[in-house]
Amino acid sequence: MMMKGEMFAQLGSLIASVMFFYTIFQRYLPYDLQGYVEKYSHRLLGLVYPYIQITFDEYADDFRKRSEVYTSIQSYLSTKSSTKAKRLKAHDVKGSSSLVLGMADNEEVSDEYQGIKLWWASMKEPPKKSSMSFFPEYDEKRHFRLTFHRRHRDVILGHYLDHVRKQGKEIAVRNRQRKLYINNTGKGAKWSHVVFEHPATFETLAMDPKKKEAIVNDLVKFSVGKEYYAKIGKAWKRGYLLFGPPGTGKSTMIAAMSNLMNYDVYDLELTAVKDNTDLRKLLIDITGKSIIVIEDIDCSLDLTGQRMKKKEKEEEDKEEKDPIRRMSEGEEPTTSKVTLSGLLNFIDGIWSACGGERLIVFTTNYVDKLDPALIRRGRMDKHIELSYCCYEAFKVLARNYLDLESHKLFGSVERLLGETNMTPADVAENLMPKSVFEDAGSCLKNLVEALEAAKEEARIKAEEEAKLKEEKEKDKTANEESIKSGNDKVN
Ligand SMILES: Nc1ncnc2c1ncn2[C@@H]1O[C@H](COP(=O)(O)OP(=O)(O)OP(=O)(O)O)[C@@H](O)[C@H]1O
Ligand SMILES: [Mg+2]
Repeated sequence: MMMKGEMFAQLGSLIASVMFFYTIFQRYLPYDLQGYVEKYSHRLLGLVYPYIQITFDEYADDFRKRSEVYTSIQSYLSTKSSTKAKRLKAHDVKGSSSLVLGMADNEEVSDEYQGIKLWWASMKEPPKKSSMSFFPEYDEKRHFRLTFHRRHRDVILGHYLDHVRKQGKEIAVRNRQRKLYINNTGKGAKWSHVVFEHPATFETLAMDPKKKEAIVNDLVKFSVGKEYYAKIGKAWKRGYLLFGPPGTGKSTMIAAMSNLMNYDVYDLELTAVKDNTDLRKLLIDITGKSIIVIEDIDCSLDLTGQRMKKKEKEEEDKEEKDPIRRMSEGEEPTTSKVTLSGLLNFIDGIWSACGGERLIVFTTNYVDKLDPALIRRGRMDKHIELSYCCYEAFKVLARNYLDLESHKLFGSVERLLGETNMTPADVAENLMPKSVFEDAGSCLKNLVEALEAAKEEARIKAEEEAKLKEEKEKDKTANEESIKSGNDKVN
């Protein structure tokens, strides 16, 4: 059966042929008549064929570069065609996480926008047989053809095409494969990437549910806040400081953030950045929709601004005088000269203003060690403490690891978690079955035992510390008394 758009197209091409012959014939008409005939012939064409067609070629003039508009339309139509088209084509697109379904060649789907009906057709022209080409794939010309009634011209050209491009881009971002970028590859100021596939989500993250909800809301609000950020004149970025003891879920939360937001992750190793200039170079390469992570920020640099101790500096100077050795080792200097002000510039978005939608996340075990300038609000907008496992967090882990909502041992776990500190990482480790024969009850029993052992250990440690303190006090008093009695003798 002929497609509707195809029917319009054939009618159009018939009329176009008539017009073509007419144009040739027109040349033989007297000059005065030509203008009149042209004017009325176009009117006549308009009466017979009220539809407008626009074509979007896959390759523009530069045959190597695929047209961005074509790609956006393809993504946009992938959602329409999977439900409406009868013939589909499945293909894996570079950088996409799953198979992408699209319209097969010479297939048509209809679309509706503000009550206006339009038709999209995917057209393929066969390669020209006469020509020989080094790039035969470019000879197969494809284009999308949009057909709509001319009375909707303004809406289609003014709004609909923009809508298609925007939606298409969003769909492409949703389908793309996320990446984890790292900079400590010894290749200078360059990012290398691997596919980012971390299963952590906010659902599986064990923490106080209210706190978790607040973080998720904050992230969602950020992701839709483009206009708001533009209105208040701020770069579209947000800083999160995650702090807490090791094994409380800081890195896990970053993975959950990436999965929630569909952002790439740039894991920035500051010690591998030579200087502020390289930091800026790295920053310029970071795309939008990304999370820039600096893990263990307290260990990354001495962020007091006077980073290099004198001795280290002398050693480095010595090394600099030995370029041959350095060249033979073929490596970058290992000591980073990134300064606190360089890092502050980085965060403030002076260099990141060119792209939007970025999260900057710092993690640390020792929040007190950090320079206050680095973590003040505005730079690190939200400070999130991840702490020892509470009962609510345990319930999430029990659900994740054992598929348990309740159990008679839950009461003991609740009591023990109130009496002793255990990180979610340790709780999770204890909940993992040690063999295929271990059931949920015995895993919980393991956890109770581990908690009791941890409680006992903490009690012994506290006792020892108290004893040590007491002995120190005793020594101090004895010292003071002996000094005093010595002084008395002298007097
Ligand atoms: N809150 C949590 N929810 C779920 N799993 C957790 C949580 N915290 C820790 N884990 C588990 O423990 C492991 C270690 O956690 P993670 O690496 O996130 O800790 P961290 O806070 O980043 O530690 P560090 O300070 O040493 O970097 C994770 O792989 C995860 O399985
Ligand atoms: Mg970590």
